[in-house]
Formats: sequence, C-alpha cells, structure tokens
Amino acid sequence: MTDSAEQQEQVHLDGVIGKIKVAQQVASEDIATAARDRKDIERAFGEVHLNTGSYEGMTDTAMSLRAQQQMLDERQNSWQHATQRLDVLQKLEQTPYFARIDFQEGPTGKPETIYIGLGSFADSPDHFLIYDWRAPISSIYYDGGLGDITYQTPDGPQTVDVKLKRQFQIKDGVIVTMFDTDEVVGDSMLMEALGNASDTKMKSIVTTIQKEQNQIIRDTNSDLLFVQGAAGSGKTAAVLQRVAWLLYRYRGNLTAGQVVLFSPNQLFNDYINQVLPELGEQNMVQMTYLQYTNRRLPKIQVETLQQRFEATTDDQFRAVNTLKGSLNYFNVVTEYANHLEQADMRFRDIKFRDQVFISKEKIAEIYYSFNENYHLANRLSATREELIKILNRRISTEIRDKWVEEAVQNLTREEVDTMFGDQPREFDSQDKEYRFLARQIVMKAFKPVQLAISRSRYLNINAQYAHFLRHVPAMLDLSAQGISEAQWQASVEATLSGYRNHQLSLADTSAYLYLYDMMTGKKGEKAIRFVFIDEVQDYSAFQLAFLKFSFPRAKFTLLGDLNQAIFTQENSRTLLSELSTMFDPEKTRVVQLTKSYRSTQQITDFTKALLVDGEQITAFNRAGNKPIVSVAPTQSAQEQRLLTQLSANDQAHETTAIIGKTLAACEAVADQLKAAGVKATLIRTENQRLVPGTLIVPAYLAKGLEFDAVIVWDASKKVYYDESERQLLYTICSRAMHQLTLLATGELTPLMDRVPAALYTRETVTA
Ligand SMILES: Nc1ncnc2c1ncn2[C@@H]1O[C@H](COP(=O)(O)OP(=O)(O)OP(=O)(O)O)[C@@H](O)[C@H]1O
Repeated sequence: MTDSAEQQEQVHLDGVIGKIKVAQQVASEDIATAARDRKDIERAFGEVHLNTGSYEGMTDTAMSLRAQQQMLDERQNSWQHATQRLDVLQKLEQTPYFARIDFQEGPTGKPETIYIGLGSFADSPDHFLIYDWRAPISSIYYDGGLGDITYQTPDGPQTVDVKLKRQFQIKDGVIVTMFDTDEVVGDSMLMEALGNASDTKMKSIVTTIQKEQNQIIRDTNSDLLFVQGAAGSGKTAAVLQRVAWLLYRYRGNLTAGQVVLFSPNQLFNDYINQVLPELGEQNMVQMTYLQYTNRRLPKIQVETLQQRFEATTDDQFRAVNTLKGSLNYFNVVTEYANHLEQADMRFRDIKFRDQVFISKEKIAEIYYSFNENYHLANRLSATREELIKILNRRISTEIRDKWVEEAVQNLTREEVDTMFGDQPREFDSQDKEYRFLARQIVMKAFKPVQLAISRSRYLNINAQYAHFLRHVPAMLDLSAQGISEAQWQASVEATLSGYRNHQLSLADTSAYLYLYDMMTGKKGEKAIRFVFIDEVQDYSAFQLAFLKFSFPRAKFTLLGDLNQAIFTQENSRTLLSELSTMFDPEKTRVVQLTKSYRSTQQITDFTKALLVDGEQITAFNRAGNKPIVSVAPTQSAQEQRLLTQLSANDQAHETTAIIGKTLAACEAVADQLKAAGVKATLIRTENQRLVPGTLIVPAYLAKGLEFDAVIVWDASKKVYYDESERQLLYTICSRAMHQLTLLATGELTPLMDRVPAALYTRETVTA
C-alpha cells in the first residue's frame, strides 16, 4: 500500500467527517425545534378550559385534549428520534467506519465501494457514505475474504465478487492504521482488540465479529437457537450484538422492551449494560430467573443464589430436586392442572366484613356446574361471571338497607360532588337520584368483594399446591427416580413447613407459579418476541419449559457451556435432548463455538486440560505466561504468597480477582488482606457493583465475568476434593485473561491430576 493510498483515505475520511458535522448541526436544530414545539403545546394544554357544564362541552374538551396529546406524542417522537440520531452522529464523528469493501455484483455489474461503521450515514436519501454494520451488505465483511461471497438479504441470497477488503483503525478522526486483508476478519485486528486490559464493563465487538459468531447474530429462521460454546468463546458478546442486530432488522416492529435477557446474576447485568448503548441502542429487559419468579411472589423468600449454591446436597435431596427440575415433572403439573377441570380444585370463602359472603362450597358448585367443554381458563371466567351476578343481586337488595339510607343522608355536598364526578346530573325523579347515590355507596363498600372476584382470590393456590405435592406419587413412578414414597412425603412436609415460614426453593417456585398460571388460564406474555438465556446449563428443563410457556410467541436463543454447569452438573447433559422435545426440530439450530478468545493460549490450554473432555476447545493464538500452581505448607505461607502475587500483578498493571469457593472463604481472605493493609473490594452479593482495583469474588458470582488476572483461593484438596467440583474449578480458572495463579495449602486438589505438568509452573513454598 502506498502512502498516497493512505493520504487518499484520509482525504475521504475528512470529507465524511465534514458532512457528519453538518448533519449534527441539523439534528441539533431538529431537537431544539421539537423541544420548542413541545413547550408550546404544553402551554396550550394548560389553556384548554375544562368545560364540564354540559355533556357536549365535556366531549369537546375531551376531543381537544386528545388532539393535543397526539401532537405532543408526535413531537416527543421526533425529539427522541433526533436525539438518538445526534447520539449516533457523535459516535460516528470519532470513528466513522472501520472497514471498506470494494465489490462487483455479477461480471457486468459496476464496481462499488462501501464503508462500514457503527451506524448508517447518508448525505442524500440514496447516497450512503457509511453502511450500518447490521445492513445486509455489511455481512460480507464478516463472512469471507476476497472473491465470491454470498450474503442474505430480505429477498434471498445475493453473491458478490469482493475485490478489496480494507480495515481501519481511526482515532479522533485520524487514520491510525489501515491495511488490506484477504482474511475474514484480520487476526491482527482481533489481537489488538483482545490485548486490551479487562474492564468493569463489557465492550462491543463490532469490528472483529468472527464468522461463526456472525451466523448467530444474523439468524432469523430458528425458533430455538442453541449456542454451545467454550468459556470465553464470545457467546455473551455475540448475543448482545444479536440484540442490536434484531433491533435494526425489525426496526419499527420491535422495541428493546420486547426483548428479554435472562442472566446468571445481577452483577453480570451490570457488567454488560454498556454494550447496547455503545452500539446506539437501548438496553433490553434484563433480569435473573430468580428476579422473574420472585417479583410474582413478593411475600416469599425464594432461595437465593448463595443458598442454592451452598445448599446441602445429600443424595435424597438431590434425587427429589432432580425430579422437580425435569420435563417429566413439568408434564405432571400440566396433567394435574388439567385434571382440575373435573375435580379437586381448592377454593376459599369470599368474605365481606369478616362474614362468609360466598362459601367455598358454593363456588365449587358453580365451578363444576359447567360442561366438559369448559377448560380451565373459560371455566374460571364463567365462574367469575356467576359470582359477579351474585354480587350485583346483593348490591340491588342492599341498597334498600337502613345503613345505606343513613349514609346517603349524611353525605356532605363535596362527597355528593365527587360521587357524580363527570356524570350528568339530571334525574327525572328524586328517587332515581337517591338510588344512584345509594348504589355508589354500596358498591364502594363491596369493592373488596368485587376485587376478590375479579382477581380470583377465591382460588386457594397454597392448598392446591400442597394437594398437588401429596398427589405426585399417584401420577408418577417415584421408584424409577430412586425416591421412596416415604422420602417423597418427607420432602413434601419440608417444602410445606418452609412455605409457612415464607421460604421456597427455586424448583418449587417454578412449579407453584406454573400451576397457578394453569389454574387461572394465563397464557403468558405475548408481547415478548425474543428471549435470551445466558448460562443455560444452570437451568433445569422445567424452568426452560416454564419460560417457553410464559413467552409463547418468543423466539429463544440459549447460550451455554455444558462444562460450566455449576448448579445442575450432570443434569445439564440431558438438557439438550429434553430441549429437542420442546421445540420443533426443523426450527432448531445448534451452533458450536470452540475457539476461546478470552484467555491467552497458555491459560486456555491449562483450563481445557482440567476438563475430562475438553479436547474440542481451541485457543486463540495469543501468548502469555504459564499458569502458576503454588503449594504452601501452612495457611500463613499461602497468605504470604497471595500478597506477593497481588503485588506482581499490580506491577504488571493487571487487575486481579481473587475467587474463593464460598462467601465464607472470601470473607476470610478479605479480613487477611485488610490486616495486611492491602486494599481490595469484597463482592458479597450480586447487587453490588464491580469497581476498579482488586476484587474478592465468590465462585457463584464470577459467572460470565472476566478479569486480567485470577487467583484461585484456595485450590487445596480439602476445598476441591470431589469430581463434581471439576466444572466449578474450570469455570473459575477460565475467568482469567492474562494471568492465572492457583494457591493451595498442604495438598493440591486431585482435580489437577489430569493436567500435564508441562502446562503450568509448579512452585513449592517453604514455611
Ligand atoms: N469476535 C471478537 N472480537 C473481539 N473480542 C471478542 C470476540 N469474541 C469474543 N471476544 C472477547 O472474548 C471475551 C469472552 O467473551 P464472552 O464473555 O462473550 O464469552 P462467553 O462465551 O460468554 O464466556 P463464558 O461462557 O466463559 O462466560 C470477551 O472479552 C469478549 O469481548
């Protein structure tokens, strides 16, 4: 490449930036105009006189208010649109684009040149100076090198002959480097991107999206897209890009509020919440499964992440919990709920002033009076109608009661005025006026009853759930699950007594809510169009089936690494086969990501050796130090070693996370560091924020995060002794980007036995 090529590109860049600045000016003026218009309308709003003297007057007022509101909404929209536009333009001014592609469509097509950036920019309706990275044509940048490349358009596949692929690094409007490449996405660019230090916030990967990741990002056909990828293979990164892509692809028909991401914990939500804004989009709805379920049961304390992780796992508990997480159990709940159409629905009396108003027996009689064509949802709504009729009859008779008459007579002028509200007041007789007021008084008194009916409070979900649990042995062969009937009944009693103390396990919460939704005929949240579930290996099949039921119109993207199952362990292996029965196989796509980008080659080689079948994982070729495994004879020697490692990491400008197995272990480390005068932040709960500097994090909160340097505290035999902890240790070690240290006291964990000695530096600390 000649100097002049670079000069020409800089001239082109300057021209584009000049035009972006002009467009910024226009957008700023649009914002000001929209804001001014809005003020004017708001002022006019205040001047609309509320004419409530006559019925016509009220209608006129209402109409003019509505028209004003509409104008206000329009101005609000154009204000928002212009603000978003300005935001994108400001980003573009710094780095307008990162790639140039020259191509030709067919042998006779004319040669074209496009530039690709974070957003599109045109100086006239048909003249694009920059194409959005999400535009169909931009796909050729991610999907291939030079020559014929096919990309998908809304009208079907298109092939073009790519003649030139040029990548740029532009900083503050100046080309820092540029090079031509015939690779998919030049490794040097990726190397540069990956060489950066870790941050408390994840960044977008728009300039270096890999071909396999691009497949995930641009998928539109699958109802279920399952991404199985090694630690650090960019599952989370790709999926955030996918959200941005979907918002672009379905602009006008899809909003960020119709996309939900279920993430492993709140800390992780915080970690990723800058990526979409960086891409000029709004964040999707983000929550954890626990938050999703707990918000529906505010009075119940659903088992937290820590409780779940540190729960006792005796075999009996494990078998019951495994059963409660299975698809089989989900089907049992469904079957049980359907059976309630015939019998066994539990009701509660509807009370009025502490007296039984409609008895549960009466409600049951009504509920079961409809024929078998009435299913759960319409049976309930038919019952509701009957109950409302009973209430209305009672209101009509109650009107004549003495207390009501007295109440009407005692009404003050103001009370009468509020009761009439916007109602016309002309009555042809005094009696009619009296009846109107009396009815209002009675209806107000019966409001709690009306609410109890409309909110189905006469359903007794607690009794129903207890009945269901006791009924399970009749519906399922427990012995096939390795559970005796006595064990099951003991677990039922434990669940119910926990419930009386307002506590419920996550597995029971899911079943409880699903049963409730079935009983009340809820059909889920239809507005949600895309659901993403990160770290899906930690979900049970029951939870996934429940989410599918809860979001019936959504397409699902599930991301997981079966090697990082820290809650469900071996169950996660059956998850894929259970999933395949939930979704149409024709509309299911499974993508494997095997290349790990997070860590250096040395760390990836080490972590994959920890796994029993980690062969498939390949490292991105980036060199670093071998992991250090240090065994000290005493606890205090291990503490000393921790201090020297921390200061070595500090000197190398690597931010360290010390990852302990439990919160208690992390607290102990935090105390030691404090005593030694070393500054570090202990992350106790998922509601904390990640802050710069050394962190101490319990294992179950480190999911999905990454750090420059990781110190595993502590990798002794007494801490990690069981085969079932292999995946946990793998998950922890794979958080490290550049530097990994495992510290142990006494004997090293036997989980290290399978790691070849050549893959790490072993140290023995002397006392
Ligand atoms: N195409 C890419 N270009 C640049 N960086 C990338 C790319 N893909 C992944 N990365 C980086 O690699 C790191 C790991 O990515 P990410 O956290 O998405 O992986 P993951 O598969 O979700 O990992 P885990 O399962 O371990 O949580 C991140 O720092 C991410 O920015």
